[in-house]
Amino acid sequence: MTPEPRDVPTVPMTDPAWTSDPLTPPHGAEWDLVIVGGGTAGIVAARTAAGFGASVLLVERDRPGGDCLWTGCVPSKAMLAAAHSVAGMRAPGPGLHAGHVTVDGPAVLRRVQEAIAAIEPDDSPATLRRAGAAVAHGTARFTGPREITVDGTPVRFRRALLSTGAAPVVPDIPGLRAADPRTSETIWSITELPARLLVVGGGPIGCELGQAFARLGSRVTLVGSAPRLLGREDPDAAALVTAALVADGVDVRTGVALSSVVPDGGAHRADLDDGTEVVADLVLVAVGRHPRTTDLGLAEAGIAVDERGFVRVDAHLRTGNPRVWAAGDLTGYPAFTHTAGVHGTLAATNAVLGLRGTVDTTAIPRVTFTQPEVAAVGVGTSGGPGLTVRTVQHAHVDRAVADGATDGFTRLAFDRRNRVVGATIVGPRAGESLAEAVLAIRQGLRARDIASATHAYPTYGDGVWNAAIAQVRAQLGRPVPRTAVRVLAAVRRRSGR
Ligand SMILES: Cc1cc2nc3c(=O)[nH]c(=O)nc-3n(C[C@H](O)[C@H](O)[C@H](O)COP(=O)(O)OP(=O)(O)OC[C@H]3O[C@@H](n4cnc5c(N)ncnc54)[C@H](O)[C@@H]3O)c2cc1C
Ligand SMILES: NC(=O)c1ccc[n+]([C@@H]2O[C@H](COP(=O)([O-])OP(=O)(O)OC[C@H]3O[C@@H](n4cnc5c(N)ncnc54)[C@H](O)[C@@H]3O)[C@@H](O)[C@H]2O)c1
Repeated sequence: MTPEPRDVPTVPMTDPAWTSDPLTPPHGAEWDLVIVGGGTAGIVAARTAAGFGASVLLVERDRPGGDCLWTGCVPSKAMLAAAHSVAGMRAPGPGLHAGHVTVDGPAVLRRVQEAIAAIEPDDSPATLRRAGAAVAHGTARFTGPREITVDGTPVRFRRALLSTGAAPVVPDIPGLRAADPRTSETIWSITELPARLLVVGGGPIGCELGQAFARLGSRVTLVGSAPRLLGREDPDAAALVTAALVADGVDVRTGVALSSVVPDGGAHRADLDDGTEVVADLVLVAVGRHPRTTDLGLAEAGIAVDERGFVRVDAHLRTGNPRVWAAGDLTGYPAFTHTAGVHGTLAATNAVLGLRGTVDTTAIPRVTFTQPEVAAVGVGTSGGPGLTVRTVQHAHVDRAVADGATDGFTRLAFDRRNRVVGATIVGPRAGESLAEAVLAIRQGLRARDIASATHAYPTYGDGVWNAAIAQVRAQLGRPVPRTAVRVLAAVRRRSGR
C-alpha cells in the first residue's frame, strides 16, 4: 500500500497572503513549542500552548485546517446533507407526495466547497496569529533531538509536537493506479457527479460517500473485502446500514476483493475475485489510512514508530524523544477529529506546563453519518463475559414512531456492577443521543443513575432511558431485591400507611 499524494485544493483560502512569520522566536533562540502539522491536533495544540503564554510556532506545509476541514469531515458531511435531503424529498412519508426531484450535481459539489470556505476562517493563519501563535508555511523535518528545518532553514525548540496526521492508501492492485482512482483527498475536485461509481472499501468512508453519491444519482457499486460493512460496529447496526444502502440502489458486494482494473472504452472495468466484474466511470478507494511519518527525520530526533508507521507514544503522548509529544491520526489512537483535538490539548499542556496528564480511552465516541446514523462508544454491544446487554428497538420509541423512522435501536452494555460500559445507537440523531452514554461511561454511572433522570418526551433519548430502566427492572426482579420489595410492601400494608 502506498500513501496517496495530496490533491490541489479547490477552495481558495480567505487569507491569500499565506506567508510565514519569522522562523526565530521573539525572545531567545528557541521556541517554547514547535508544532509540525496544522490539522485539528496541531491547531488545538497551538491555541492551548499560546493561551499559556508560550512562544509557539506552527509549521504547515499545505494549509491550516488539515483533513477534517479540507478533505474529511466538512466536505463529506456537507455532501451527505444534500444527499439526505434528496432522499427525504423522494420519500417524504405516507400521504405526502413530492414532484419530480432533480439534482444539479455541479451545484451540490459547489455547495460542498462553500461549506469548507465558510468554516476555513476559524482555522486560518490570521486566526491562529490572533490566538498568539506564529505560523510558518513550509515542510518540516527533524534534524536532531532539538531542531527541525522548515524548507531547509533550521529552527530550534525546547519542546515539539508532531501532528502530521494520516493519508489514504491505494492498494497495489494491477491496473488500479492507471485508472486514476480518487481517494478522500482527491474526490473533492470533481465538478460533476459520475454516472457510475465504484467504491472500494466498506468502512465509514466507503459507506458515507457510497450513500451520498447514490442518493445524489450516481449508480454506485460498493466492494468490501471484509465479510460485512462497518466491521468495527455492532453487526445489527451494520446490517441496518447495509439494508439502507441497498434500498438506495447501491450494489453492495462484501467478502469480495478487487483483482484488477482494466480500461473499458472511456470507463474502467474492475474484475473481482469472485469472477464478477463492475464497469464504472470513476473509482473511489477508501480502504484505510497510513500515518504521515515518512520523510520527517524521526530517527534523527530519536522518535520511534511501530511496524505500521504510527508514532510510538506513552500514556502522556510523549514520544521516544522526551522533548517531543505527538497527537492525532499519526499516533494510532482512534482517528477522529475529536480525538485529535482532545489529544492536541493534552499533549500541549503536558509539553508546556511539564504535566503528566494521561490519555483516557474509556469513552471515545464514533459516529458514522449514514442514514441511519450509527453511533457507538465503549465496549462492543454484542455481549461478552460479565456483560448484560439491553436493547430498545426504535419501534418502541414514540419519537421514532412519530417520525416514521423505526429502523433503528438503542443498545446499552452494563458490567456486573450495573455500570454503563458500552452503547450502540442506530437512527436519527444517534450521535446526539450518544452523548448521554459517553458521559455515563466516563463518570462510571449505573443503570439506576440514568433511569432516575427524567428524559423529555418524545425524544430519541427515550431509547437510552428505557434501556437503563429495563436493566433496573431486571435487577429488581432478581430473587433478593424481589423479596426485599415484597417485604417492604407487606410491612406498609400492615402498618396501614
Ligand atoms: C472522508 C473523511 C471523513 C471524516 N469524517 C469524520 C467525522 O465525521 N468525524 C470525525 O471525528 N472524524 C472524521 N474524519 C477523521 C478526521 O478528519 C481526522 O481524524 C482528523 O482530521 C485528524 O487530524 P490530525 O490533526 O491528526 O491530522 P490532519 O488533519 O491530517 O493534519 C495534519 C497536517 O499536517 C500537515 N503536514 C504533514 N506533514 C507535514 C510536514 N512535514 N511539515 C508540515 N506540515 C505537515 C498536513 O498538511 C496536514 O495539514 C474523517 C476523515 C475522512 C478522510
Ligand atoms: N464519521 C466519521 O467519524 C468518519 C468518517 C470517515 C472516516 N473516518 C475516519 O477515517 C478512518 C479511515 O476510514 P476508511 O473507511 O478509509 O478505513 P477503514 O479502515 O475504517 O475501513 C476500510 C475498509 O476497507 C476494507 N478493505 C481493505 N482493503 C480492501 C480492498 N483491497 N478491497 C476492498 N475492501 C478493502 C476493509 O475491510 C474495511 O472495511 C476511519 O477509521 C475513521 O477513523 C471517520
